[in-house]
Amino acid sequence: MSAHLPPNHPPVPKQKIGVLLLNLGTPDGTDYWSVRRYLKEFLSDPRVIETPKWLWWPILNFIILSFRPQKSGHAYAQIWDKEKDESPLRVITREQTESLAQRLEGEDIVVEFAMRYGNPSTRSVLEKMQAAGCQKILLVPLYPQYSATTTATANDKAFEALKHMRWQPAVRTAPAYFEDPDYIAALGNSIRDGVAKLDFEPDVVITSYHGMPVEYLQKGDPYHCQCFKTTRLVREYLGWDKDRLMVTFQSRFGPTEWLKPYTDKTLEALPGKGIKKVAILAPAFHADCIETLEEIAMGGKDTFLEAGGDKFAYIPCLNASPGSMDQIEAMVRRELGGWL
Ligand SMILES: C=CC1=C(C)c2cc3[nH]c(cc4nc(cc5[nH]c(cc1n2)c(C)c5CCC(=O)O)C(CCC(=O)O)=C4C)c(C)c3C=C
Ligand SMILES: [Fe+2]
Ligand SMILES: [Fe+2]
Repeated sequence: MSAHLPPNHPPVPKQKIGVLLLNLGTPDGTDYWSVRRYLKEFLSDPRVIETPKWLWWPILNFIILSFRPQKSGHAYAQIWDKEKDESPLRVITREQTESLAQRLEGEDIVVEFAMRYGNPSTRSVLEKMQAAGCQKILLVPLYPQYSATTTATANDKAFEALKHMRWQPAVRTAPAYFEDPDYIAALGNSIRDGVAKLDFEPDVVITSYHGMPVEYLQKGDPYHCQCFKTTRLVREYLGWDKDRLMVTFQSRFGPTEWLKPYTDKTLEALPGKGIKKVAILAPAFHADCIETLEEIAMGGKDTFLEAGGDKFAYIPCLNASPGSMDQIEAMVRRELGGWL
């Protein structure tokens, strides 16, 4: 390329297409300051916490950030990938990225991942992709169900990065995939295989979605409906009765009312209703993380067994399994239509 350029002309890289997988983010370590830095960035996002800034700032800085980093750091320490010295969310997101890159090899596509909060930052990765010649970039927020608190803020961060670029790439965003038949099949197969491996037959299987304040639903966030639709479609895919696959919402934060039924309250109540064997999975997460591994697989199990349950099994997220990667690859190829 540069052979034909006049002297003093800046180098022009070969044109490529970029695919950027976006996820939430995670701390760099389990120590107080690493977790505090991450939580401060996360909980300062007005898409996540809609409380007016003048009220939220002192609550966050004087109360939450004094205590929560220690508590969360302890939780992260229990699930930390010690071999890689990294949080599972980042390890798995990297595996997904590498697997997708392999599947798209030979097409002049650059595949990267970035986080909304923490590292690698969305801006740094977009700048790297732009410098590598990506003049067209597909953003893929890895959240099956759309929410302003996740999908929208991930895209906002990417568009904010474009503001600083002289030569901006063309950008597309992939839609939420809560009803994508490939996603439903991947989830349905993972439930069927996960249940088949157990040494017991669950009375019910719980699909536990990350929660959000009810107020966000009332203001128009479609997340709630998309969660219920995912579970209905998976139930139909499996050909199961209505009562065999339940919906609950987990990870409550703060004193306001969140989407119901709550996962922890449900796990506490089920044994009293004669439901003593459960399997549970978390379809709103495409990668296992603190909210699935510590809160559900560990905490949820304790809650259920202490309430009188007999058997509890956690079915992992889709992660970088072949079924998951088949779905991500098909979605990316579809959304790249006309560019490839
Ligand atoms: C405070 C409000 C929150 C809303 C609304 C919310 C929505 C939401 N989050 C996810 C996915 C993830 N959340 C994760 C962690 C996490 N989430 C909140 C708060 C809200 N999330 C907090 C305070 C935390 C940190 C946990 C802690 O430190 O105690 C993660 C895990 C990150 C990791 O490092 O492992 C994910 C993923 C979805 C899908 C969602 C949708 C409504
Ligand atoms: Fe969250
Ligand atoms: Fe709804």
